[in-house]
Amino acid sequence: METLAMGAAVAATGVKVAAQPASAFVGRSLRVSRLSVSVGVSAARGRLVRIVAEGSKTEGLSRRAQLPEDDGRSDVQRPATKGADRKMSVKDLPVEEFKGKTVFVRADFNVPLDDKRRITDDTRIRASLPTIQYLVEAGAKVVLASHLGRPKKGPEEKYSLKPVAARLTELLGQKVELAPDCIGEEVKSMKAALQEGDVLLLENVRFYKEEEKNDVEFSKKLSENIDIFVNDGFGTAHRAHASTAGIADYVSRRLAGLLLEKELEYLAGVMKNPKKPFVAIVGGSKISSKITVIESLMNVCDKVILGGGMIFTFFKADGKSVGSSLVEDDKIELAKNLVKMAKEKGVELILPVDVLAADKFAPDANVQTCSASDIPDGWMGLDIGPGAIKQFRGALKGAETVLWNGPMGVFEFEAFSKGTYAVAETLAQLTKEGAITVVGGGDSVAAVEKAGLAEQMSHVSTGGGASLELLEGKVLPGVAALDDARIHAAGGESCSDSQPIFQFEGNP
Ligand SMILES: Nc1ncnc2c1ncn2[C@@H]1O[C@H](COP(=O)(O)OP(=O)(O)O)[C@@H](O)[C@H]1O
Ligand SMILES: O=C(OP(=O)(O)O)[C@H](O)COP(=O)(O)O
Repeated sequence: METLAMGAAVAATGVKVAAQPASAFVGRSLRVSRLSVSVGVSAARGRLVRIVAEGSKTEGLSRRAQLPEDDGRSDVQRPATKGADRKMSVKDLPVEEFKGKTVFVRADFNVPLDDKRRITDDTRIRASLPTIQYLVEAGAKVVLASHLGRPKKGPEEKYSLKPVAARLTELLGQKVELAPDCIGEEVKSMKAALQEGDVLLLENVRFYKEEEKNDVEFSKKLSENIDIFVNDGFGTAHRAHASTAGIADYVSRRLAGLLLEKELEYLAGVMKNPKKPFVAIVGGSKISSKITVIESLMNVCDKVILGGGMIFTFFKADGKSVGSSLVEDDKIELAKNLVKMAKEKGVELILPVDVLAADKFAPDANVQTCSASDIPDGWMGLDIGPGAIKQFRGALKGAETVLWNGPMGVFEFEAFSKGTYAVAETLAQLTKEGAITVVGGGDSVAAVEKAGLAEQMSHVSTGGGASLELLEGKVLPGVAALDDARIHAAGGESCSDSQPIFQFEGNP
């Protein structure tokens, strides 16, 4: 039977189309208002159903859409993009449509740099190449955008994407010019001067505070001279920023890049039905963005292991002395609640029994092993201790699925790298034993690469926070902003389903 599955959307209006044959809609106009629309297409394969969408969140954009032909890839092959959730990827658009178009590609080139600003791990840059090469070969004019670090004071040389432009030039085998800015007249002219197959890298979008505020005017400026938006920055897809989401309102198409698509497919597949026992390991230094995920992790995981800079807020919450270790005081109450919640839920929330403490934040610091409850004043915990390494190995024994984000210590300094490498080795062993092991995050991946163990993980993800938020079941804003594969235009305009506002028109 041919049916259009408009589930929730239809339920909300009371317009019953779910049971209508698809043929009933052929040639008809549909208008749906203020709804989230899910349209199944496989049963209506080969048929065109025109949907006129009005009053969308994008003022002034006329949005005509047609259901595409089934692309032949089954939902089983594409678990993350199953059914109506599937977003249009660059491969879903006929390749000729890119020719001569200026395509804005949001990548995540937030790569680790050493003190001489040399890239220490280029995984994220290499991971972006398939999309860039695809667009270059299709004859697009490629405009790349990214952030690097968290600049707070406008443009700063240390956050410039200059090293990334140089690395891209080497890897692509063609000149990738770095624009002096990401918006403005000069950048506009540089975009206009691009030839088919050229690649231009914009300077760090976070040099403007408007980027993180998802400012409308800034989004419009980013979209100047741009035809198509491609989001390939999985690592930043959990941010609702101007270059990851806002810009989508001012272009004619919004597509997933090949990396974003691949990450979503893999991670949603794993997370949907994780083999148990499922263990999450969370470390690193982005405490405020990641501590909030722990509650959700406890709903799906059997154990949550904490390491890195994350632990001292928990220790302080428990009344322990943490010296000058990294602590976020405004998260102490949350940490207390999480410990309580873990007990109530019967989930093991595992904190290290000991840490390596340093007398300064430096590779040549004096080091001592301290019990977790006893870090002296003036000393800071920079790695988990030898007791914790054994403890974590024990906790991981028998795990069938492991998701790891955030190094266990300041692995960039050899003296504080043992905890991180020990976890990487344990995961490599678990992979050999048949477990699914996923490592995500710029620095976590750098650590696993440095240890020479990346190949021994089931999946190395370019996103840490993004993969954790996917695991929470959240819709990532950088994904929500993209066109739904099931509703896209054949003729130059399309509709995003991030806040679709449709209304049925006519009577089928
Ligand atoms: N105990 C600690 N104190 C301070 N920084 C830490 C500590 N443990 C780990 N880090 C730092 O955390 C950083 C990575 O954190 P984060 O960005 O959250 O991870 P990822 O990039 O893998 O998502 C690393 O640069 C590491 O030096
Ligand atoms: O490195 C990143 O995230 P990750 O450390 O969670 O992998 C992304 O580039 C996002 O950076 P942000 O956390 O400063 O928004």
